[in-house]
Amino acid sequence: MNVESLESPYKELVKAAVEVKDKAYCPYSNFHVGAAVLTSSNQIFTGVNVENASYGLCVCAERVAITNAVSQGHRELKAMAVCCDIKDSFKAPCGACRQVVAEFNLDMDYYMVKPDYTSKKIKFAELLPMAFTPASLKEERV
Ligand SMILES: O=c1ccn([C@H]2C[C@H](O)[C@@H](CO)O2)c(=O)[nH]1
Ligand SMILES: [Zn+2]
Repeated sequence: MNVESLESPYKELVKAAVEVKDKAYCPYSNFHVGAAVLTSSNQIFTGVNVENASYGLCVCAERVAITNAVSQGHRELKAMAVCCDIKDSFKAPCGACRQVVAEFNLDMDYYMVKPDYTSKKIKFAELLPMAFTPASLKEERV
C-alpha cells in the first residue's frame, strides 16, 4: 500500500515509523528500526531500538514505543507501524515484542513498513496464535 493512499491518522502513523527510524541507537547491529503506536485517542507515540555494549540489553523499537505510550497514560493501543532498514520485504516483529503487544491489544492493526513508505497491514493476532494474554490469568484454575 502506498502511503498517500492511506487515510489519517494511519498515514501519519506510517510516516512516523519511517521517520523515527533514523534516531535508532544501533552501533552494534547497524539495523535501524522505528515504531509508532496509535492510541484510542488518535495520539501517536514513537520508539526506536536502543542497543547496549552488553548485547542482551538491547531493546526493540516496538517495545520502546509501547512503553512511551503507556508511561504517558495511554493503554488503549489500536494500531502500530514499524519500519526497519530492509529494502525489499516486509518484516514482522520478534517474539518478545509480539508478547508485549498482546498484553495491550491482540486485535490491533499492524503495519509493516518499508523505508520507501510502502506498507502491508495485518491483524496482529495472526502473528501470535494461541496467545497467552491477561485474560489467561483470569481463567478458572485447579
Ligand atoms: O522487530 C524488531 C527486530 C529487531 N529489532 C532491533 C533489535 C536490535 O537492536 C536490532 C537487531 O536485531 O534490531 C527491533 O527493534 N525490532
Ligand atoms: Zn522485538
